[in-house]
Amino acid sequence: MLSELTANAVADAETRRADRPLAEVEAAALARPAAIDALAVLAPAERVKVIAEIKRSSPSRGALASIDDAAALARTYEIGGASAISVLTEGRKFGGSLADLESVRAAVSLPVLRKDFIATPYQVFEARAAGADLVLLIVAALDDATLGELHGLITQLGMTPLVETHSADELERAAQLGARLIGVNARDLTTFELDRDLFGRLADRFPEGAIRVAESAVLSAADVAHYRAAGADAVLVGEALVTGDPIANLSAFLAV
Ligand SMILES: O=C(O)c1ccccc1NCC(=O)[C@H](O)[C@H](O)COP(=O)(O)O
Repeated sequence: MLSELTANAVADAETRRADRPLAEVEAAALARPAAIDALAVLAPAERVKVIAEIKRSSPSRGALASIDDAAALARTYEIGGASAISVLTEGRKFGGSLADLESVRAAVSLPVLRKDFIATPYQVFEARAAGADLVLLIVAALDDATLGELHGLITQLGMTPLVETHSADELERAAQLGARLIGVNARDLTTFELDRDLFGRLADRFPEGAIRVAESAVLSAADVAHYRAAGADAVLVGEALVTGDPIANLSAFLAV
């Protein structure tokens, strides 16, 4: 499933590229004001931080929420105390778009993550052109050479790579890369199984100084407390926020 999602995302980017060549997207990326320093915003603190996701649907759960106005939801997240906004820009399975990312960027002053299946420099330039401050890199989807190239490009453009892992080997690859913001996704992106204990099992393998993000499977404050007790600096939450009351849920999560 992950390789299919990645191949589709790359194919869709190539289709967009036919209308908007690389040089044009690169110029738009370079014309953007500087990205927000997400490492500073997500740095370890006394309280856990929340990266709040705009998520309409997903391969594992199908339709989750009808979100007509991504910018309005992002503003609600900001008011509720989120530290960053994750915008799923994949269209086929998640119902997202780069237009969502652009509208969210214009609506909030928080760092904004492009959450997608990124495998080419074109997609990275698209992210910056749309105003992203962070870009997701999924270690399982990329070979080391591509991972290194994209990590370098994201950093060069002033953005922060969020390097996502799901095993000790992948965490080691993230460490070798020099990643400073690393996620452990509780969701196996091939089987969709959720393992809330995976973060805790991998927590002492994070490189010194890296910011630790626990991704997925937060449905309650108890789940946030579970991740926090295992050493998470931040949690990335989608479903619970788009299906429940975002303000009440953020308030409960941030009180952990
Ligand atoms: O959510 C899915 O079904 C999914 C399937 C395949 C690849 C990625 C997928 N989701 C992306 C994410 O990692 C989550 O949207 C994110 O971590 C939030 O998860 P949750 O809070 O469990 O909605």
